[in-house]
Amino acid sequence: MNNKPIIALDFPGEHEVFHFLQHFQEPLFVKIGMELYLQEGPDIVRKVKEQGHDIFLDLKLHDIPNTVKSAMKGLAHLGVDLVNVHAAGGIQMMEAALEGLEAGTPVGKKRAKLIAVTQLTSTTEEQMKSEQQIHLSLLESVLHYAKIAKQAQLDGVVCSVHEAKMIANECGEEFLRVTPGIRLAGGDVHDQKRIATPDGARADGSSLIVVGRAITGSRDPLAAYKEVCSLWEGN
Ligand SMILES: O=c1ccn([C@@H]2O[C@H](COP(=O)(O)O)[C@@H](O)[C@H]2O)c(=O)[nH]1
Repeated sequence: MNNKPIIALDFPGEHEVFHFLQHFQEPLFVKIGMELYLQEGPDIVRKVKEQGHDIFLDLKLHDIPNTVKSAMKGLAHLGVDLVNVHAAGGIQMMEAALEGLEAGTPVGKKRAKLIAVTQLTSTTEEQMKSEQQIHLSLLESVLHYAKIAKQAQLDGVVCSVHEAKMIANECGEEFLRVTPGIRLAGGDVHDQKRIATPDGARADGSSLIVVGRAITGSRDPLAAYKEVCSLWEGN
């Protein structure tokens, strides 16, 4: 798994994905989420992988432990690099996810890293308090989810850049902080609430950044990607 910015391939289908990928002549780190996976199924993972890209399969599983375990066992055969669940599913569910992933990973192959979503980057503290009835600060809630993910032996979490440093302090530098909600300065925020720039993410302790519309919605995706890379790498 490389540490390039992860490009979110949030497209309706295979045609749009391969049209987009034509802009790039190098191996990338890409994210396949619900929108694409639910239209194209596991074949899209195999086809993108054939082009040599690292893959984050972002399906955010959240169900009873037995169901998540079986689903992870099936996903393990796809040979992706990173997969995830919702930490709100609980410790038992996260442990079951890990068991399934380990059981399904073919002998001799590296198991995908497993991370847990804490609070979505589209959520504000006010929303969390009123809609989820969690009476902590957003930072405390994210930190709590990170700690139970660590207790379940997961490899890290999805959080916003704003919580990344605190998680590294509490859970250790090697515990991954994968941060979506990345925007170029002055760019459209869309539905995201807890955002940061790629250089802000580097300074504030992200392990990996996820960038979708700032690149996929650009008139020049390659130029936008290069700008994100150079800010992220600090060049
Ligand atoms: O908390 C989360 C978890 C996942 N995402 C996903 O990341 C990308 C972000 O796309 P942008 O276009 O850069 O906003 C998207 O696929 C989300 O499903 C997230 O944003 N926040």
